[in-house]
Amino acid sequence: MAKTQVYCGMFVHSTKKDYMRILQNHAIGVKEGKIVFVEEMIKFQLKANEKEHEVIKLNNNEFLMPGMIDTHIHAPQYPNAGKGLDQGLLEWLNKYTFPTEAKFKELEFAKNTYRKIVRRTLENGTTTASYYGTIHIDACLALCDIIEENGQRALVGKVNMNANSPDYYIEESVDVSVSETKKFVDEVLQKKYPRVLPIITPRFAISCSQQLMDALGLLAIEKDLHVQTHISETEDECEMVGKLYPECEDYLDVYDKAGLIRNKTVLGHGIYLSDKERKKIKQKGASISHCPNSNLSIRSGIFNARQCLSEGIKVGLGTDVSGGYSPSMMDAMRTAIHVSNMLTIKDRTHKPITHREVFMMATYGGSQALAIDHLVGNFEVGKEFDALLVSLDCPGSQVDIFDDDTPEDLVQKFIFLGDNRNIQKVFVNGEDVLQRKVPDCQKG
Ligand SMILES: O=c1[nH]c(=O)c2nc[nH]c2[nH]1
Ligand SMILES: [Zn+2]
Repeated sequence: MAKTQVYCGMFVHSTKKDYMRILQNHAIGVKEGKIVFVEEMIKFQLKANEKEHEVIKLNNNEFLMPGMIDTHIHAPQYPNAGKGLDQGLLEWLNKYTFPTEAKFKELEFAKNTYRKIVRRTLENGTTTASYYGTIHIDACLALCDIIEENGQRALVGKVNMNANSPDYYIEESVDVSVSETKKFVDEVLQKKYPRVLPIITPRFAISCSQQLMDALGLLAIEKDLHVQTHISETEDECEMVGKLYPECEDYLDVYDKAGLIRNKTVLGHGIYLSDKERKKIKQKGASISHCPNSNLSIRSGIFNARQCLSEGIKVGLGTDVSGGYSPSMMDAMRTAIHVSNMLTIKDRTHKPITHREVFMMATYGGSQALAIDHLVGNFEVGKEFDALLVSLDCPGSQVDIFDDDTPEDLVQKFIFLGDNRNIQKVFVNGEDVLQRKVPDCQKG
């Protein structure tokens, strides 16, 4: 019988009560991918037994944290990461994004790109991602296979768009868009991937007709599926949505009328939401994916994370590659703090979010935002062990430790100064997935 792996040392995670809880001299037992106990080391030592337990001791400059959860990322936009940031959203979509996404008609190109982004996010500690694909069903199915092959956990969406889109990148009709989506969802569910699920992905209200959104809302309800889309990212976009849907009360109402606002719905951005819209989001149990790098890079606006958190809305973080140039959730954490600091600079009564809140949003908050907090997000007994082994004194580390650094200082330094080199192991369901032998993505 396989032994229980027991990690002994320092752990940091978020709980319902604490954005950041640090457990020193503790032991976490992992059996068949799941957390079977979390207890003080002295307590574990009383029952420790060589036949049953494989003990893994962390050193003083190491800790374990939950794997990070990217609640909003466009896998096909990865070739553009770090370029083409000179336009605002609507121009940026037309000039750079749609031409790139249209290339995913070519399956080999799609596979090579998807291998790169899945590997890159995993190396940066993203154990779960909510991916947008393209309108191409074969490429989206290939993305699911590649995620599974690499051992990541994910939601994958075939993008729907049938309006206000270029001729070379648009779905022919509502019927085609819906039937392709059903086919995609059914194929993904039939494959019974242990950790990959489909997510309904109307791109945003500008590129979908009401009829299409109605059909997708029905499908989501019928099959109890997750939903992701964009909302209130820029002022131009909000103005256009107002003109396209004059009969709706506001932007959220466009989606809500279609049945798309559920407790499994994650809304990207939400910078310009009204008090009324935020209230409804909270009431419906939907969530917001805050994508700070993207919001600054394409100059969309400044999201008020403090306000949403204090209102009790579920908020996760997203890289939003490639509006966001970085695929790293560490970058998302740091940038979220800076965005919040900007609000404080403008209004000194604003209380900025700290390393504690961004840590929560990158882990437990992300799991809540994606409605997978019963499975992952923190180190509760019964959850799957998705975790990162962080070392601050590994070769190449950019973090220096001093005698008076507290345990929380170590975590804070990792958030601000750390990078992928400090992420020594990436566990998904208990397995160090960076060790998997997969096709070399650099050859693509
Ligand atoms: O940041 C964004 N990226 C996109 O690809 C997109 N599409 C609609 N709205 C969007 N916003
Ligand atoms: Zn996006």
